[in-house]
Amino acid sequence: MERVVVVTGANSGIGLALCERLLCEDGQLRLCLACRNMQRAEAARSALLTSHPDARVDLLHLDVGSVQSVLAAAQEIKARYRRVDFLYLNAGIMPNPHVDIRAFFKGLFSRNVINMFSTAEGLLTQQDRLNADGLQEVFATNLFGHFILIRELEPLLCQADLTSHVVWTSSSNARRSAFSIQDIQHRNGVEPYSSSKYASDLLSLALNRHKNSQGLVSSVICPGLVMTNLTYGILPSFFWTLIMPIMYLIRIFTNTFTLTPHNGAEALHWLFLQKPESLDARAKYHSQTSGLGRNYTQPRQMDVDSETCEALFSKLLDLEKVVRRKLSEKQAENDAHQKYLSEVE
Ligand SMILES: NC(=O)C1=CN([C@@H]2O[C@H](COP(=O)(O)OP(=O)(O)OC[C@H]3O[C@@H](n4cnc5c(N)ncnc54)[C@H](OP(=O)(O)O)[C@@H]3O)[C@@H](O)[C@H]2O)C=CC1
Ligand SMILES: CC(C)=CCC[C@@H](C)[C@H]1CC[C@H]2C3=C(CC[C@]12C)[C@@]1(C)CCC(=O)C[C@@H]1CC3
Repeated sequence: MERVVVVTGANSGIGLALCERLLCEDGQLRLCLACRNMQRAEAARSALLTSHPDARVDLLHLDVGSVQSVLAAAQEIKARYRRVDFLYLNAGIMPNPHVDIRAFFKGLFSRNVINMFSTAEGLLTQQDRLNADGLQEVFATNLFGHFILIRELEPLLCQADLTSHVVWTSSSNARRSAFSIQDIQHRNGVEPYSSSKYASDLLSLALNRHKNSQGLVSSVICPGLVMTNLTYGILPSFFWTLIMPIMYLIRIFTNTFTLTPHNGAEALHWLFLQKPESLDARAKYHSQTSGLGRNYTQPRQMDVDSETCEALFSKLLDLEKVVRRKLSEKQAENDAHQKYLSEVE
């Protein structure tokens, strides 16, 4: 039976590297690249078909930062496929990042230096904004859009006799202290990225608690530090060129500097090969690369508790209701306006 794999944010970086690796693993796959930019999606598809001419690679328009786009994409997936074996929730943003240079130099000469380089703790802030749905953009893109996608795809993901695997691309930057259950969208802070990634860790655990019995398994991975558009956006490109030799030097001390998208996709690829029942719902699976360039996956316990994960799950369900109501009110207004226009013509 051909397996169906959907990857969000598949047109570049870790998502594209994952697609390449999956096609090397299983040439019979039905691979769906779910992307917001169709030109880049086409380019990604062509690149994949160059190395795998017989592969079945579909494109799907999906802007995870827009609820309307998520609903339309989910409809399309349900029309196209009878099953989804793997749903990789990989699309993500870190808008307007700022590195605290003073904290960086302070950290450089402290005992915390390895942790700072692995997690960026205390170094990184971002400026967020509201999107067209009235949601914080980072929360909407990195978490909520994916949550709505899962909810809409439940008929495919929760089928009797078929296990579906949902995989979140989280981060080592996910941190409990950046997240507040009173402010799940992170309206009042300067670390929306860290907050959204911690929320994905919590949500994955909640999904396992609520949906395992229906055949849905959720896992979380961390790709390490990977040089992609997202990372290049943090500092000017000449800086990255300058410090690249230092980055390879740091890799000797921390295997979390995976650096290439291929290496970063290690844990995503590894999960594709595992039996879902052998996985730990409380583990985050880390892509690691040794100083000599050997890739492997290492599970580490996440800093999550059942109470907070249940509270987040229930808040997301409440927010889903609000957003859906607003959308249908907007739709009704549009319909009334169209009717009025056709009557006066
Ligand atoms: N690079 C790193 O070191 C790390 C990355 N990550 C995570 O890995 C994931 C992949 O990022 P990475 O490969 O590094 O960076 P890239 O910027 O290369 O990839 C991000 C992908 O997400 C897509 N995307 C962004 N916003 C949306 C949206 N609204 N709708 C649909 N697609 C969208 C981008 O599409 P487009 O081309 O249209 O922008 C792009 O394909 C992210 O979730 C990121 O947070 C986690 C830890 C470390
Ligand atoms: C040698 C030198 C001057 C390095 C630059 C330091 C920082 C710019 C990096 C140190 C830790 C990095 C890091 C990330 C971005 C770049 C650093 C802050 C991420 C936040 C990128 C996205 C993630 O999800 C996790 C990464 C953790 C580590």
